[in-house]
Amino acid sequence: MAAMKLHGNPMSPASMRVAAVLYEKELDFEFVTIDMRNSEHKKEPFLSLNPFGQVPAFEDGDLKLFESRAITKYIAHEYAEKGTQLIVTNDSKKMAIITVWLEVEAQQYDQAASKLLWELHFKPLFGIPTDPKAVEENESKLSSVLGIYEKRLSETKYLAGECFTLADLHHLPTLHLLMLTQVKKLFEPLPRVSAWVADITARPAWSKVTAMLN
Ligand SMILES: N[C@@H](CCC(=O)N[C@@H](CS)C(=O)NCC(=O)O)C(=O)O
Repeated sequence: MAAMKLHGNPMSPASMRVAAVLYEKELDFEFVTIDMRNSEHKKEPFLSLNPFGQVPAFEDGDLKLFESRAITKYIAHEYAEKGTQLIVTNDSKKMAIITVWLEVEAQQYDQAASKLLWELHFKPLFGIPTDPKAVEENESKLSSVLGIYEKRLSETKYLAGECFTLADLHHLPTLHLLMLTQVKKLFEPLPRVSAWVADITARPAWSKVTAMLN
């Protein structure tokens, strides 16, 4: 039995964020599917893993964690020597740059990306009507963020420098799903952003995650 357990759902971008790190780090883990249609995430035993009733949750031996970005940071540090290097452990300045872009993903990009996914991906799946005003507002917000990414990616190959890091990886689940919606049109006029999306979504570890989605 694998020492690590990821409790999540393949439909959940936050669960897929953690799976992407586990595959990049070539770690053996058990994926425990939480049946969200039957609200398994709102009941025990899941609530003992995350009292907020959201997937994912994660166990590594005695350690129990929730919040996808806290889980990925733990894995990247604890298993720094395994698989792809996603952080920098011996240079505070380089790590600070990665942290800047980790924060940008969470505080700027994801604010608009997750709302657009709710409106354009999840609401149609659940048969809920889309709110065109929310789409318009968040497309405009995302466009501004992507304009800043375009400039950044003309200076460096990846967000935090010349190497793929956890900061790039954190975007993968939402980028992948946004590309299946009308939001794809916001990326088309941006050559650097488009090349970055093509590069990071082509990673073998990400293919393993999309295989779980299918
Ligand atoms: N900030 C959390 C967000 C987790 C989250 O939003 N999970 C969604 C699925 S991606 C969920 O469980 N939604 C059900 C709910 O909120 O009731 C994380 O990154 O882990």
